[in-house]
Amino acid sequence: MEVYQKIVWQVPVEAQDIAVATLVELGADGVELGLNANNQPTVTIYENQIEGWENKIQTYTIGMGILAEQGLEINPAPIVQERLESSSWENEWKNYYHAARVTNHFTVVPAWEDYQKAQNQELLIVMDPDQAFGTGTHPTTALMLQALEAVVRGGEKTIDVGTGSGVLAVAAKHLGVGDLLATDIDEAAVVTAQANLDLNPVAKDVEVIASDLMADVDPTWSDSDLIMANILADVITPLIPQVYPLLKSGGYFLVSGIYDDVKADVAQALSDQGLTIIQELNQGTWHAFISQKPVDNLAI
Ligand SMILES: C[S@@+](CC[C@H](N)C(=O)[O-])C[C@H]1O[C@@H](n2cnc3c(N)ncnc32)[C@H](O)[C@@H]1O
Repeated sequence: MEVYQKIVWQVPVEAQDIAVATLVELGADGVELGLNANNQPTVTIYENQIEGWENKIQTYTIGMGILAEQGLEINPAPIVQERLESSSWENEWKNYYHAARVTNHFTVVPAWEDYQKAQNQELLIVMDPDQAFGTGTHPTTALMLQALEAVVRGGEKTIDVGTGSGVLAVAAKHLGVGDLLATDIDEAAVVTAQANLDLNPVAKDVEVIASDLMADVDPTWSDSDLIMANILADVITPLIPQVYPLLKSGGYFLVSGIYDDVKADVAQALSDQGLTIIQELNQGTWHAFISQKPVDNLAI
């Protein structure tokens, strides 16, 4: 039986994005936004109680303390810290995760919910995110789903870097991309993604591998039409030069997970590599870019 620590901080709505970004950057998986019994906004994480968990929780608390020092109204001391066994963790998770229409086309549906489509054209992504990031409802995922809706025309050879729960891979297949490779540095995410792909018949032919950025991506995946990555900026930056040679001329590189303060740096890194930003998408303080490799001008 696995044991988790549930840790809850009280965080005002206007500071939630930065709190989530900070916790994810410090290593938290699956940050949950919610309300406490007094209807005050909260941020919750679940930390697997394995070796080193106490240090990790201390690191998160220090991170929240730094945000408080910067003037955000965050109490760095958690308002709840409790031990959960895996069965109670699963029930906690299911209590707050319900079907959600995240874009015009996509509704993310928990695997345990019996959901009826409201309209025929609604595309369902069935997910049991377990501990992997990607319930579909986080703004960074929603922005990437919108970017996919904007660029996919059908048949694209596609790579999903940092697939997490596999949510974007399922969405891309719904929109009609061709061969798709999904990767993640985290072996547990690879297992979760595979299980979720199996829940969505449209994504049954997606290949999932463990890889740090493009390190273990087979060269057969060069000449890709579309590469997407919803990862924090400090991971996107080293990814850009690895993506470029794998992209076909005219191919798209979609990036999300970009917080306000690093937006200009990521834009600069894309353009330094020779990628053209053709569209920017925003949700609150989160940003995504649709960038494109220039089309070769063939000499006649
Ligand atoms: C923000 S989550 C995105 C999950 C999902 N694609 C989504 O959009 O909801 C980022 C994912 O990238 C993975 N990741 C982080 N660093 C990575 C790296 N160097 N190479 C590959 N994946 C990485 C994490 O394990 C995590 O699953």
